[in-house]
Amino acid sequence: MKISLYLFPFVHPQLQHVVAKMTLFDTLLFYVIHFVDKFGAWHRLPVLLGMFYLGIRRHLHQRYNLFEVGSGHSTSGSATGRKYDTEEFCYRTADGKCNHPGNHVIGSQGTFIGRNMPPSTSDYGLLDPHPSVVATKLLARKKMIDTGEQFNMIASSWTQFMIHDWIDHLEDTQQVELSAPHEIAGACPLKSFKFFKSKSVSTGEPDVKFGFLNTRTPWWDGSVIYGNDGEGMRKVRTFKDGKLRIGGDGLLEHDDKGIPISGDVRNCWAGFSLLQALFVREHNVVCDMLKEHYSDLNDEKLYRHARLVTSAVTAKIHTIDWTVELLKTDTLLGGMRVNWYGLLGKKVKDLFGHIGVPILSGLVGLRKPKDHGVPYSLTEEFSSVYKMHSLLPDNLILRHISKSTNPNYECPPVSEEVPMTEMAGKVGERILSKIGMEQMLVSMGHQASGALTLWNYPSWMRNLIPHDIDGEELPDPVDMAALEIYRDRERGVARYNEFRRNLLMTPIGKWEDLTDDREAIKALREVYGEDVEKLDLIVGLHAEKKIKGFAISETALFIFLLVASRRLEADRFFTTNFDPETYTEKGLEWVSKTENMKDVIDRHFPGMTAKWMRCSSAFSVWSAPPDKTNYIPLILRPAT
Ligand code: HEM
Repeated sequence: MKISLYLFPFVHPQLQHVVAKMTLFDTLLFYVIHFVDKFGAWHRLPVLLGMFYLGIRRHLHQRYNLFEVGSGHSTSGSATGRKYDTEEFCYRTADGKCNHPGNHVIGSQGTFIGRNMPPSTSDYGLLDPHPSVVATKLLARKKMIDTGEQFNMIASSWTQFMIHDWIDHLEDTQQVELSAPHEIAGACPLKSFKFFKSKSVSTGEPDVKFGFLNTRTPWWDGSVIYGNDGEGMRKVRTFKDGKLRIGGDGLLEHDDKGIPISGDVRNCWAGFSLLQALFVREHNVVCDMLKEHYSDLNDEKLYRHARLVTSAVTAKIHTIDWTVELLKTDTLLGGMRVNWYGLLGKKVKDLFGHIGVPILSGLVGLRKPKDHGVPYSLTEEFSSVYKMHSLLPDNLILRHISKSTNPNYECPPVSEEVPMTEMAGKVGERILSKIGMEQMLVSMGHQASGALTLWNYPSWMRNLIPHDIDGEELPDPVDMAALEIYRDRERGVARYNEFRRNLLMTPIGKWEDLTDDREAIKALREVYGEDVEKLDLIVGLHAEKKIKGFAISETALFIFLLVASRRLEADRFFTTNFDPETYTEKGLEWVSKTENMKDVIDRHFPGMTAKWMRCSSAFSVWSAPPDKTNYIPLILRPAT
């Protein structure tokens, strides 16, 4: 046993094997967070101390929770990547190639999805307990539970908008059929359903023997609107003045089959396609602005610069607006702003640029990208914690927005409720074009999203027709709640307790450690008996008692903490090349001036938020009162 374990014998016994791998210095750091965790206290600490705790955690996760998958395989960057001229490729390529400075393949479409921990070592089978039983007894919505004023439908659509920028598992051609056991079949909308297996690729490695491929580019490169390869990119471009195709009504154009023309059209619905259209418009106005200032730029150059700028705008909104609303505490507000601007804040960064120290000037603008020795990719665990379908309601509530003025803010009245099933796919596109973008945005702004808690998984998703990557309906409906349980097990994602141990978190010993809710404990016992090790990840994340202000679990947060920073610091275009030569002077100014989603909405719909939005962030329910403004220390306060 290592000396450090003698020094700290009171580390939780189930975490000692993790600590045994650490250096003495990291063991000391681990001890600090473990001590704080024992009292469940980090989120109650003063802001700077809370951020210090998260900083230690992030460091430890960077050291012990990044695993490359398939390093020797023919699709991996490590095996086939070559050096290239970074100056020649000073733009985001169509398929994500040529971003890593020394390896042209890393992070491109079709590469392996990485891991934050080894594949699960548990012996439980794929059907233990049966996914349909778990879905029916623990996930299925009984009655819609919403997030109150915290998170609205723009925020939940934004989540999907980001996922479709980052990650999607390649599927096999082989189908699996899942039939609900007799005792539960009557309560399942689908007694049996078929779906394609995830395509498992042998890595030839002893530790991580198999892996899965990402059909999207994992960089924060806006592929959700620009496409994931050359063909996708050509479809969306006009090849004039750098612009992307957009319909005359400001919504996405459609092909002959009624499928929207955009970067990613899989499993789309009207709220998601609305955000695609909004950011296509953003791209196009960036092109106008660039053309006005740099008249010598041709179509290709305008496209490249505008893509960089628009992608950076989405990354910034996600970092300092969306995440802050999702994790509504002073500590996370401070932490996310530090990720972008650093402790010295926006004004200092605008004046002096990046001073070379990430904690002081943020991750964006670092001189060199940093991947902590593991080639960049997104991860299986990241995809699992981002499966937040409980955010979706049963109906979309449409509002009247006919009033010409609204000086003292009055909530727009409800006009009708449309089932979410009708808002999906081609039908949803038709409804959206009737409603129009303005009414849809105001309506989504006023509707709370569902809460990430047990018994809140949308019933309509338990009988869902999925779409393929071309936006075409697949023949077989699926029970998404049961499928999600199956997917984690199929991909070797650790179950809840193993997941926590691997994330240096204290595992639960009994159901009461997870939740105080007696009804939940009873149902958990019914499904898993007393075996807490069996608990599926997604069920644990939904059942976990939430920190005040958090819409997600603390367990999910620690994956976010690691991956959110990595998306910025591993990307050449947010670090070395976040500069005027690559973005243009005016392009960087555009990113700097855009602080949040409200700014983008105001740009395209002047007066909309002044008239219809009472709250501070476009991601919280628009009728909510504004936030107090002075609740964080001066050094971290947003610039006014
Ligand atoms: C109407 C809206 C939506 C529909 C119809 C939909 C449908 C689907 C379907 C069919 C899958 C593939 C399931 C499988 O075969 O494994 C999927 C995957 C996924 N969805 Fe959604 N979804 C919607 C909204 C959202 C939202 C709001 C989120 C929020 C985070 C989300 C996150 C994800 C994630 C993370 C995956 C896994 C992607 C991967 O790694 O392969 N989806 N969704």
